[in-house]
Amino acid sequence: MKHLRYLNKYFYKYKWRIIPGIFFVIISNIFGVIPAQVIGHAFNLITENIQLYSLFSGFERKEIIYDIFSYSLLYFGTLVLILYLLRGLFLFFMRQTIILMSRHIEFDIKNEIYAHYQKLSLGFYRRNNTGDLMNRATEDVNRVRMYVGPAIMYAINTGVLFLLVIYAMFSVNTKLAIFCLLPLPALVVIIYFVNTKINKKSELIQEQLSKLSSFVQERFSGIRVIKSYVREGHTEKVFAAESQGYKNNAMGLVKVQALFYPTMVLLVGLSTILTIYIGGKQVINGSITPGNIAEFIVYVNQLTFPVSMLGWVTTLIQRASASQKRINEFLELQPDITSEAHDKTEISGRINFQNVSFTYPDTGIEAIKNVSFEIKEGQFVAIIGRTGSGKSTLANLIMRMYDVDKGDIKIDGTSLKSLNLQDYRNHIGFVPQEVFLFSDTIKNNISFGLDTTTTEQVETAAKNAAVYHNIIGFEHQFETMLGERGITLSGGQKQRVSIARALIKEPRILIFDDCLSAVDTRTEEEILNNLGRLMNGKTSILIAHRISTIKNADKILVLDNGEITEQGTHEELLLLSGAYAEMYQNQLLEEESKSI
Ligand SMILES: Nc1ncnc2c1ncn2[C@@H]1O[C@H](COP(=O)(O)OP(=O)(O)OP(=O)(O)O)[C@@H](O)[C@H]1O
Repeated sequence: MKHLRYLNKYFYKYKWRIIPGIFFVIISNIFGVIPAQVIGHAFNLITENIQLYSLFSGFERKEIIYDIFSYSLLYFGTLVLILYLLRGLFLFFMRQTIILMSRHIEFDIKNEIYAHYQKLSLGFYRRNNTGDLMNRATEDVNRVRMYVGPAIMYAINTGVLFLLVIYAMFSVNTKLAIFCLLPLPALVVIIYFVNTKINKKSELIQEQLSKLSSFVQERFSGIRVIKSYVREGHTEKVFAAESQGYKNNAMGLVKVQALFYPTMVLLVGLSTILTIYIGGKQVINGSITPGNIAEFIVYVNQLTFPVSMLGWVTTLIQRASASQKRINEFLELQPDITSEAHDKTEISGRINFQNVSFTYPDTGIEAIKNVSFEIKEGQFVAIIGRTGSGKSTLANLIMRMYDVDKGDIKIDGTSLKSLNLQDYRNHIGFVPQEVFLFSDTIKNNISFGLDTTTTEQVETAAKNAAVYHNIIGFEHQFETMLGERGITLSGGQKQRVSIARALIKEPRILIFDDCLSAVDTRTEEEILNNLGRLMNGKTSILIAHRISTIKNADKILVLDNGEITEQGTHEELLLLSGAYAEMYQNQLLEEESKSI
């Protein structure tokens, strides 16, 4: 329960919804209890008037008594109807305030979680899987909403109704009230136990369902692999086995539910029989009127629904508490990467690595070891090295996706940690190794990094990334949808759209992380020529595997196992006859063997 305390700030924020809400609950219940008393009076009227009517049999007055009798009945009937209408009206207000408040709180929590997630660093996303992140922002928030809305509403409603009904019952007759309420505790206990069982089964079903949907989602995403390996039959069998588990649990739930409702009806019936039996005896000895029995029966029936809700409300609160605990776990996480500076940062693009070491905290892999180098403003620097040598890690460190463990990275002579991070990243154009495009139009994907763009800007960026001709070849050109709802671009086209997205920003520092691998050499040359023109005077860092891509760089850094083993221009490195020269020779041989 202590986890739910986090929500008190929202109750405070929406106090002008919850306070009137409680007021409407009380009023609606008063209008729910009064009709029982009216029915009691009406019942008494009937019994008394029937006796009177038979007394006047054969007299002229009989007609008058009949008229008075029917008018009174009509009056009571209309009164009950009006009272129930008023009850309905206040029930409407109750839901309009409390349930509406729960929707406002749900909206606020979702936004709070989303905003917080975005502040957390890349390491957080590596440690937690996307499904879990999504669940906490959707399923868990929904469970919390069930607490701030229905659970609170029904709890207050049950409490108020109980007080009013018990007060009304005891003011009529103590003995009858006690007998009438006798089966209710049993009802509460049974409902609680059955509800716990239903809950456990529902949780199991829910788990099975998410397993099933993850299975289906993964298999359909990988349908190409399934078809090419002819594993449709096998996949079908696995699916059927998973579905069987779901079916068994669902059938178990139906059994428990089937037992639940008859038990409830039985106990309510027992209460009614006790009311009639004990009440009948009281009527015979004159302590109550027959109308009181009718009144009590209405009370018993009125209590049934709220009592059955009690068990449900308890589970809602338990579930919400567990969900809020999960939500709080992430909300309490502080971002590893923070930036205190708020002033505007102008970047000229000088980058200095001073004895930088970095170990990935989650795997303990030391990816960068005591690395020092300098990139001057406007230089074109290339990073080359074997796979896993730490090239992408260097790019991540330059963008401050992670903080270094040892040493320092300086931008224009200022430590990266003391720069305004958002502003600094705004000056960087980054093209990742694994291209990610949103399910949106090509135009929106290219202009992603800017708030407003003109068609001309988008087209120029596409031309500079050498993808313009491909795009205008599509039926809807720049409005072509990408992703699941749209067309699938080739690997090289995706890379170039991603390059255009970085170029449109006109960044001070451009980082290409091996993003020309799927592009043919002629197109690569075209892009590199455009880069030379666009990035003139600005810093560009190119991570590549092909020496042909980078041989014109002002400086080439050769990485091996997290360390810089060689650095210099292409010619300087060839003269060293080291790893770079060997790589060059190998690639030349490869080229030659291809051309034969
Ligand atoms: N997010 C991560 N968490 C933990 N370890 C990582 C992470 N990313 C990379 N590593 C590890 O750090 C080392 C360097 O990886 P990095 O991606 O920087 O190499 P790379 O030179 O870019 O390789 P490639 O050319 O294949 O892209 C590798 O051993 C890798 O397993």
